[in-house]
This record gives sequence, structure tokens and C-alpha cells, in this order.
Amino acid sequence: MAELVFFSGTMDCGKSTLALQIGHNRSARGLQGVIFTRDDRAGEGKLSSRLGLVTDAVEATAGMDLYGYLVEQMTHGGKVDYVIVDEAQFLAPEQIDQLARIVDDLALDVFAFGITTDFRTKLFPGSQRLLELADRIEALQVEAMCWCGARATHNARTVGGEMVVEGEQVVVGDVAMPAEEVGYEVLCRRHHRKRMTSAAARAAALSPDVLPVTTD
Ligand SMILES: Nc1ncnc2c1ncn2[C@@H]1O[C@H](COP(=O)(O)OP(=O)(O)O)[C@@H](O)[C@H]1O
Ligand SMILES: Cc1cn([C@H]2C[C@H](O)[C@@H](COP(=O)(O)O)O2)c(=O)[nH]c1=O
Repeated sequence: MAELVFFSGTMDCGKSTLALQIGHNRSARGLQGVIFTRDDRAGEGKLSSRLGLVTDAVEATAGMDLYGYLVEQMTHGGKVDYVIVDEAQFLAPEQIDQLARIVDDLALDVFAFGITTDFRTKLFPGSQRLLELADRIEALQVEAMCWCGARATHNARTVGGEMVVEGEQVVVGDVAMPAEEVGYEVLCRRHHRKRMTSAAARAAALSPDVLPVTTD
């Protein structure tokens, strides 16, 4: 039975790497997949992993009918055995419904990868629809870690090195960016709540208020 599977996690937890591995293992056995992505950091029509691997993909633009695209491919003799979707959080809810239709009406497995919540801890509309429709939701086995050593569960955005909780939902970017640029950092909930990024924690540790007092 074909399935819609949502592999979800924070930024930088290995989603794109797993997407590439799933595609690689299937193509090694002669299966052909369609890979959709949206707004990958490597550019339009690319699926890239921080491990350095990158592959071509179909850019799932706003308003594109993903079900219609596959029907078109198959009608014109294209062989499609499975579908991979990276950056699925950026898809519109209607496009997630189209993914479910690909599973149900075309009997193809769809593996969708994405972050669940944004920098404000709010669901992305695409991720919300995936949580509503997926046959299975899988957490990545490799956990991203907060600077404190706890499992990272949330994504923080930094602007000029400061954590922010207001702004546009979508700003394509990366972790470990120079402080002056918009960047992201994965944190545990406790430190996301306290707005305590690794830089803020370092600054607090260096503050004279918390330095040990010496008497000699
Ligand atoms: N130099 C490295 N050596 C080993 N693993 C790395 C290295 N750089 C990144 N990674 C791994 O790649 C993961 C990020 O993979 P990626 O697929 O780009 O994440 P995601 O798509 O979830 O944002 C990191 O969590 C880490 O495990
Ligand atoms: C938290 C958050 C992230 N984004 C963007 C930043 C990246 O371009 C992608 C996530 O990619 P990854 O492969 O999972 O690292 O999403 C955003 O636009 N808004 C946010 O709130």
C-alpha cells in the first residue's frame, strides 16, 4: 500500500541527506523518482544537503499542480515509481492535498521532508496539512542539538546576531551564518523560550555579573 510519509525535524537534522539516500537506494534498484523541492538554499531546482551532495529536482512553484505534473509525465510515457519532496513546509496546503492524491489515486509512495514549525514556533501551513494527512510521521534519528546539549526541537532566527520572534515566515537561510546576516540556530524549547542562543549564552557567561568574585 502506497504511503504519504512526513519526515519532520528541526533545521540541520539531516532531512535532505535522508531524502537523497532514499532516492539513491531506489534508483540503484532501477526505480525512477520525481524529486520536488521549493526554495532550496542551493538555488532553483536543486535538492542539497550540508554533507555536500546535491541533485537536480523539480521546483514546486507556488500554484503548481503536483498531481497534474505527475499525470502529465506518466501520460507521456514517463516512468514514475515514487516521489520525494524536500522543503515541504514551503508548499501550500492544496499542494499537500495533491500529494495525498498522488498516493491514493496513482498508488505511489510520497516521502515529504520538512521543518514543522517556524522561528516563532508556529506551524508552517504546508507542515500543518502534512500532519493532518500523512499516513506516517517520522522523526529523524540523528538529533540536532541545542548549545546546552539537550535535543534541539525548535528553530530560532537571528538578525544581526540577535534572536527575533517577529518577521516574515519565509526567509531562506542557513545555520552558522555571519552575525550580521539573517541566520538560524536550533535550540531546545527552554532556550527558545528564554531567547537564549549560543551567542547570548556566551555573552551572559562573560558578563561581570556572573564572574566568580575573587578576594585576593
Ligand atoms: N562536516 C560534516 N561532517 C559530518 N556530518 C555533517 C557535516 N556537516 C553536516 N553534517 C551532518 O549533516 C546534517 C545536516 O544535513 P542536512 O541534510 O543538510 O539537514 P536538513 O536538511 O535537515 O537541514 C547535520 O545534522 C550533520 O549531522
Ligand atoms: C525556521 C525557519 C526556516 N526557514 C527557512 C530557512 C531554510 O531556508 C529552510 C529550512 O531548510 P533546512 O534544510 O531544514 O535547514 O527554511 C524559514 O523560511 N522560516 C523559518 O521560520
